[in-house]
Amino acid sequence: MTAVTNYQKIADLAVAALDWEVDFTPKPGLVDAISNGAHQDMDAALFHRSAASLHDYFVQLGAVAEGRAPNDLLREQIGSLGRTAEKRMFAATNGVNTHKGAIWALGLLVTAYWLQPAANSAQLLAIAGQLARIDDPGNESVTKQTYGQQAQHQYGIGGAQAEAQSNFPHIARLLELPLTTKDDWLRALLTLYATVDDTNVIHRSDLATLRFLQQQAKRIAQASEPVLKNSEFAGLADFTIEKNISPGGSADLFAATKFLKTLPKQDLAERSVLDYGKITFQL
Ligand SMILES: CC(C)(COP(=O)(O)OP(=O)(O)OC[C@H]1O[C@@H](n2cnc3c(N)ncnc32)[C@H](O[C@H]2O[C@H](COP(=O)(O)OP(=O)(O)OP(=O)(O)O)[C@@H](O)[C@H]2O)[C@@H]1O)[C@@H](O)C(=O)NCCC(=O)NCCS
Ligand SMILES: Nc1ncnc2[nH]cnc12
Repeated sequence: MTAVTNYQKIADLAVAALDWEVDFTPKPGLVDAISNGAHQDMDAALFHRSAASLHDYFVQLGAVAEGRAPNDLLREQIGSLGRTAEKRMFAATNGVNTHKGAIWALGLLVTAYWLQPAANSAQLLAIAGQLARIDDPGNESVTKQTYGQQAQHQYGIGGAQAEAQSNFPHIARLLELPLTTKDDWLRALLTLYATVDDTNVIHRSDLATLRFLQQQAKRIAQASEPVLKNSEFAGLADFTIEKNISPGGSADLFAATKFLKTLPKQDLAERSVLDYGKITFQL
């Protein structure tokens, strides 16, 4: 049995990735350290409170998953933990949806880590996908229509659930990019804007607006000049405000990518908690 402190250390990494994501600046349309993007009901402090409220959830996932196989019972248990985490998040934010997508994506990845702590990132994405493909008996979207389901019915777009069930292809793609400098991470974020069919953008606007955002983001991501020197970048932020759109799904996948990049590669279970210093990320 692994010491509980290791569950806490992985939970620290998950929460730190969420904190890093909200502080990463600039993120057109999203909340960051200096702008609330296209949001009237959220700011960075709210996101930090929300992230802190999820720490216990990530610890509990470790405790329930360690050493097990991805089977029906485990899927039911983590689904139940995920729904409890959503309730805690809504309590911490007075009912604002800050991290529903992160509870889903990071929850699956933390679980995958504890099933196979020595797995590499690609293997963790595959294990998370395997878990996501198992039916969750408590999934309320069977009875209550979510924005993701609306997008599915209206446009045939899969959203958060399909992303996980297909082994998080957008995260896999980012992991092939250099992710060292601030410009690398900005390009990675824009690559997500350019390729993710974000159901948050769709429900606040329509498919044509999502496609336009994607095209603009792709042009900037593929240009040779640094993103912050690209004159079209400011226009992207203006567009998100004008259309009141927020790529929240991209934000979650961005945080999940950071989490994978910061996981100890292997043998965490054998290492002392003292091996890990205070966790802070440079932007
Ligand atoms: C199975 C679930 C994923 C539910 O699936 P469903 O397809 O029904 O998804 P939704 O409930 O519609 O969306 C879930 C959140 O996923 C993010 N997201 C959206 N598109 C994508 C995508 N293409 N890929 C990945 N992720 C995506 C998104 O979350 C982010 O945006 C939120 C903020 O949005 P915003 O528009 O500002 O606010 P809203 O209140 O939603 O709208 P307004 O009315 O204010 O405009 C923020 O939360 C970000 O995180 C979607 O919100 C799954 O959710 C599920 O079953 N959950 C319960 C069990 C569980 O968690 N299990 C996990 C155990 S490991
Ligand atoms: N920084 C952010 N701004 C808005 N929605 C988000 N969902 C997750 N992170 C977000």
